[in-house]
Order: sequence, then C-alpha cells, then structure tokens
Amino acid sequence: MQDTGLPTRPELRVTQVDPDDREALRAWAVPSRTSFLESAPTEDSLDERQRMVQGHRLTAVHDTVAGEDRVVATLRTFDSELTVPGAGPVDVDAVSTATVLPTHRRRGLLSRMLTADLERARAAGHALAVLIAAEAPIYGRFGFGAATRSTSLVLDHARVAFRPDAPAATGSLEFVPAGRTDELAAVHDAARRRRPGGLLRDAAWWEAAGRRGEGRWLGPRGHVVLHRDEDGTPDGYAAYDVSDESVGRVPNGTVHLRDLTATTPSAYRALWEFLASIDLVRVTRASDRPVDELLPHLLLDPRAVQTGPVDDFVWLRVLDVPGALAARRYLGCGTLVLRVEDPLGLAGATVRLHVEAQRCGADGWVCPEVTTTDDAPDVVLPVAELGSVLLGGTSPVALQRAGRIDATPAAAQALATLMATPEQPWCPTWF
Ligand SMILES: CC(=O)SCCNC(=O)CCNC(=O)[C@H](O)C(C)(C)COP(=O)(O)OP(=O)(O)OC[C@H]1O[C@@H](n2cnc3c(N)ncnc32)[C@H](O)[C@@H]1OP(=O)(O)O
Repeated sequence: MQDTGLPTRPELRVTQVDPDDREALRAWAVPSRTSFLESAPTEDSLDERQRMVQGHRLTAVHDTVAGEDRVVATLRTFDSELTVPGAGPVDVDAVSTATVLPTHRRRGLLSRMLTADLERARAAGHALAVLIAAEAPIYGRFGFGAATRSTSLVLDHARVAFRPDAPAATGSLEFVPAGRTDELAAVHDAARRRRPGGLLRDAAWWEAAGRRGEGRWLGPRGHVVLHRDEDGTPDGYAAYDVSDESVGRVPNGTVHLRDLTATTPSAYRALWEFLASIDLVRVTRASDRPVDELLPHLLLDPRAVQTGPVDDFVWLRVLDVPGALAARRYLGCGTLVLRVEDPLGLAGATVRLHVEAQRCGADGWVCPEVTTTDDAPDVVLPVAELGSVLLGGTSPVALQRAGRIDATPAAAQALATLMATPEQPWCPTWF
C-alpha cells in the first residue's frame, strides 16, 4: 500500500480478504457493520455477504487490540459498468463499504485505503471510479463529485387521472414469483444501458433480489409485477412492498415502491396506472427516482405527484481525463481547453475537447476529439467538478457562479452546452 504520509500506528497491517474464507470475512464484517450502525454479523448476513462479494476486492486494516488481532477498517471495491451519455456502459471501479471503527477514526485510514485503491484502478486502466457517499463532505477531497441525483415522491392515488394524450397502456401485466428474476434483469439491463448514470446489476445482485424477506430488496409482503408488450416481450416491471395503516374500517394502505423500470412509455404508464389502482391503497411512496420523472407529465393533475427531497447519489471520480472525456458523446458543438487539477496527483491534465457536428452519429451524438495540449485553458476546474459535470447532471454555469470552476461566464456556458444531456443522469442501484 502506498504511504500517504498520514499518521498511523506501526502495528497496523493491511490484508486482502478472500470472500471464501468465512472467518476472515466474519472479522471483516465486524467494523463494517459497527460503523454503519448495524448489529453484529449473523450467519445469515454472512451467507448473504459471501454471495454478494464474490470477485470483489476486500481490504482489511488490522490492529492489535488488547493483545488480539482485530480488523478496524474496511474497503470493498469491484469492477462494474456505468452508462455515460450517448455511448453506453464503460468500465468503472466501484467503491463501497468504506468503514473505520469509531476507535480508529480520523487517523488517515480511509485516506490510505482509498488512495491506494484509486491508484490501483488507474493503473488497471479505469478512467472512472464511482461511489455512494454516506456523507457529502467526505469524498470531494478524494476527487469525487456528485454526478447523479435522485428524489423521493408520493403519489396520491385519488388524484390520478391520465391525460387523454398520454401513451396508451397496451400489453399485459402479471405477478412474478419470488426467485424468478431473469426477465426483470433483462429489462433493467436494457434500461440501464440507455440512460446516463445506469449501473450494472450482476447475477449476484439479482440472486439476492430474488429472495424476499426482512431487510431484503423486497420484504415478506413484497410483490413484483412484470409488463409485457403486445408481442409478449417483457418491457417493464415494478417491485413494491405494501403496508396497511388503516384505523377502523377506512382503508389506508401504502405501496412502497422499491424499483420501477420500463423501456417503453406504454409500459411505464401501465405500471404506474396499476400501482395507483390497487384496492385499499391510498398512496405510493417511492425513493431513488429520477429528478425528471415522466409521471407528472402524464397526469391531468400533476400535483398528484409530490417530489422531494432531492439527494446526490452516484459520485464520480475521473482517473484519466482524456479517457473520461473521450468515453462519452456530445450533442453540442465547440472547442474548449480544460485544465483539470487533481489534489491527489492522479489525473491532472490539460486537454483540448473538440466536438464538431460533422462527426455526428445517426443518433445525433457526436464523437469528440480529445488531445492533451500546452495551450492556455478556457476553463480550470478541480477533478471533482469534472466528475460532477461529466454525465450532464450538474451545470458548469452553476459551478462557475459558485466559484468552483475558474472560467469566464461565456466559457462556462460553452462547457454547459457541450455537457448537456436530454435526460438527467439517474442510478436506481445501491452498491
Ligand atoms: C463509499 C462508502 O462506503 S460511504 C460510507 C462511509 N462510511 C461511513 O459513513 C461509516 C461511518 N464512518 C466511518 O467509518 C469513518 O468515519 C469514515 C470511513 C467516514 C472516515 O474514516 P477515517 O479513517 O476517519 O477518515 P480519514 O482519517 O482518512 O479522514 C480523511 C479526511 O476526511 C475527513 N473526513 C472523514 N470523515 C468525514 C466526515 N464524515 N465528514 C467530514 N469530513 C470527514 C477527515 O476529517 C480528514 O480530513 P483532513 O485530512 O482535512 O483532516
């Protein structure tokens, strides 16, 4: 592990945990569960974790405590895929389970583990790393910027009426038994490849999702409903739990929507219409929804949908500036010299980003030319801010006004034109 110069005691040791080594995994799970305010690991939770972390990199920091070897800090990373604008999925380093026992916090353990992993990912050829931040102030110093946002919403069923010009709900709906996830996985995979911010869900993710019960994707009262188009091809699903808050004889149930994915407007409408029409239920509550949800546009009374709060979700860390800028496609045109500054010294670079309409694909997205240069920059920005704007979810104009990127208003506007996307980046997948 690279020495970051941060203060640590000499007896601290770093190991990589083999997910199949049950006792090593148990020791690793203790600080991670303690730090996330969870109970001690049970055999069930270890079974679950063991399946989920196959192929993942599990870092453990050990200390000698009261004469015993104990794991005091953890980091889990794994190879995944993130969809970037106009170009589909690219390989990314996904970072998770960054935990340090309260007895060992603020001694630089997270800094050492994370910096070492980012160096490893960059050497392995990854242009991007992603994580979900437990707290917003932690990861900017490591070069991560908030790249996608999600919102919660409440749908008041009594006020739901679809506009006559809304896409018709054709096709059919059916309940899917627990354990049968192949068609759901296919729908999700098609959807996540299209939308910036989408993240791969692997076979282990779906295998875990197929098991219903307390603390799982769906609880014991959970249901999944699948939509098929008129040819019988799956094109959407909704996964939800229910609760019943009725007092006396007045029905007052709630749908807690865990996941709704559709690849066609017709399936999307059919699924929401289905949820809003379940007997004995008055509201649907959902979280992790896109900030530009289509639903209000389909309703005669758009205020039937109350949205908020909006929270950051995926944080993006650029590890290779030319590689990251060249990985996505652009709808605007222009030429800008960007100087990207990296406090960790991993990815800083000055590049010319050139996008011209002649290089347009059939779908309108333009393939850029990205070259390193010594020319004077139009825009100077920290690598975290590049992560924030790369998927189109944060406006460079706002960052310039906030003093976070150094550019004239015109240069910030030009960068905003290049980075803009028709849909907001969105990721409904916790990792
Ligand atoms: C991707 C994920 O897994 S997100 C989950 C993060 N984990 C949690 O929230 C679980 C509870 N918290 C913890 O386990 C730990 O406190 C961690 C992992 C957040 C931080 O670990 P530490 O080893 O204490 O961090 P470390 O000592 O390397 O701190 C590095 C810097 O980040 C800052 N920092 C660390 N945590 C926080 C925080 N929660 N809020 C603000 N700043 C923070 C430190 O002050 C330090 O700054 P400095 O260099 O200017 O002094």
